[in-house]
Amino acid sequence: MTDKQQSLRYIQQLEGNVKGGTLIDFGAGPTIYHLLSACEVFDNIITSDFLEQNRTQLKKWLRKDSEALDWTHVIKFVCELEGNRENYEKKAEMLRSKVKEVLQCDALKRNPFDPIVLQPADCLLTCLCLEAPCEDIKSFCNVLKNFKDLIQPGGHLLILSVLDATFYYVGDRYFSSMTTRKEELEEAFREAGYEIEKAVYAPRNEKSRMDICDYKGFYYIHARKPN
Ligand SMILES: C[S@@+](CC[C@H](N)C(=O)[O-])C[C@H]1O[C@@H](n2cnc3c(N)ncnc32)[C@H](O)[C@@H]1O
Repeated sequence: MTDKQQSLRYIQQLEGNVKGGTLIDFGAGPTIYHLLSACEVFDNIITSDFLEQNRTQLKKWLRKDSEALDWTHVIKFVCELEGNRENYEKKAEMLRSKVKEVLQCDALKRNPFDPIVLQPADCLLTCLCLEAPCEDIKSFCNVLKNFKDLIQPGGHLLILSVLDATFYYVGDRYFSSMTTRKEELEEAFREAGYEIEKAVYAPRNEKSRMDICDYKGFYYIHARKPN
């Protein structure tokens, strides 16, 4: 299994442990891969990103625009993980029907959806995002604290991201990355006031493209806001 396939498997496992009315997806970029299992267990999904061009891509996929990114191979793979490969078109339709909004978000704002005030959701999911805006573990912890107003008491926070990265490229654009260290990560969740349900760490297996992104591993954390 490739690292990407393994991430999809971990996301499917994490999302298999939660369900509810509303899921907030934070910092989706132009992508939907992380919502393919979630759409089976949540009634409504609010997705979001900081950049307008990413939100535009998301909206293109939602309205089946001919210029939308093609996620077919990823949808087929997730259906296969779920034991239902032949139903990949239904899965895409289900996800489209569950996504109710595509909002702008900014992790560094006290209310990341300002000026919109969202009802607290059953779950907040964020993948490969917080290392972009956060400078260090202190600002990461601060974002986790601000997320608490977006999550109901007893609700879930699911975070998938990378460990020990310092940079990544998108095309020829260089972005710096917060260097998330395993040793300080769980403490940041606890300091922000969450209970950790599950923490999984996995090494990076494919080292061939270290020039594009130098992360060394992945983390998958399922935490809960206390009741
Ligand atoms: C490495 S990309 C990951 C995108 C996507 N979640 C994925 O898994 O491929 C980092 C994302 O963080 C977003 N981002 C950058 N600054 C942000 C901020 N202040 N608040 C929220 N998201 C931000 C970017 O727009 C981008 O979509």
